Amino acid sequence: MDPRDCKDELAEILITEEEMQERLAEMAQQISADYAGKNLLLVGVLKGAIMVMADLSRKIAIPVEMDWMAVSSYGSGTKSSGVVRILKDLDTDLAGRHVLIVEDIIDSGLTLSWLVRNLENRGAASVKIAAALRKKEAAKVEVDVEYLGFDIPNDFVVGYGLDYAEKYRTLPCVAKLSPHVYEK
Ligand SMILES: O=P(O)(O)OC[C@H]1O[C@H](OP(=O)(O)OP(=O)(O)O)[C@H](O)[C@@H]1O
Ligand code: HPA
Ligand SMILES: [Mg+2]
Repeated sequence: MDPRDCKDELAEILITEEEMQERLAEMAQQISADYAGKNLLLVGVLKGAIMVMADLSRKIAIPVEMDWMAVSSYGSGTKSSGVVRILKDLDTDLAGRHVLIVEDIIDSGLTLSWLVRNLENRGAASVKIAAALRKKEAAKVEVDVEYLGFDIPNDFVVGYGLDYAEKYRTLPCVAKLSPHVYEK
């Protein structure tokens, strides 16, 4: 979807498609160097992480495996409920595995702090995070992120996998949603 096709619903483009792809290439280069010789498992968090998983994984120069989890704390609203539910679990046994969680956004941090602990408790050799976006001012818990795309302001954003009521995920950029869209 081209951002021009829904420009009345977007307040501002924060990260263009080009900026995102360039930053992901840098992150992938670092990941390739850091995990060289290791058997890396990328764990994507559905559904928001689909775009960053697709783009980041293809820029990583070493062989990787991929698995998916679905956890949800937002439902269809714009605020985290704070309650994390597993909607779909991994197929992979994590014992001894080097795991890199791939996420679209760290907002309150509640989802990832819960997920890191959950995966560590399954006996992974290491559990680290790669996230495209982080809202630093929204943190309710601190999350250590090893590979970060961009820090963004504390506004509700859409695009690049991020939705509002399941819409806008296919925008290639990250944009601030106009409040009139969710206040009506
Ligand atoms: O740091 P937090 O405040 O916990 O927020 C981050 C999480 O919220 C979003 O998922 P959501 O629950 O909206 O599911 P979705 O990816 O299917 O849209 C996003 O994709 C992250 O997983
Ligand atoms: O800003 C956001 N936009 C969409 N989904 C989200 N999930 C957490 N934060 C956000
Ligand atoms: Mg969502």
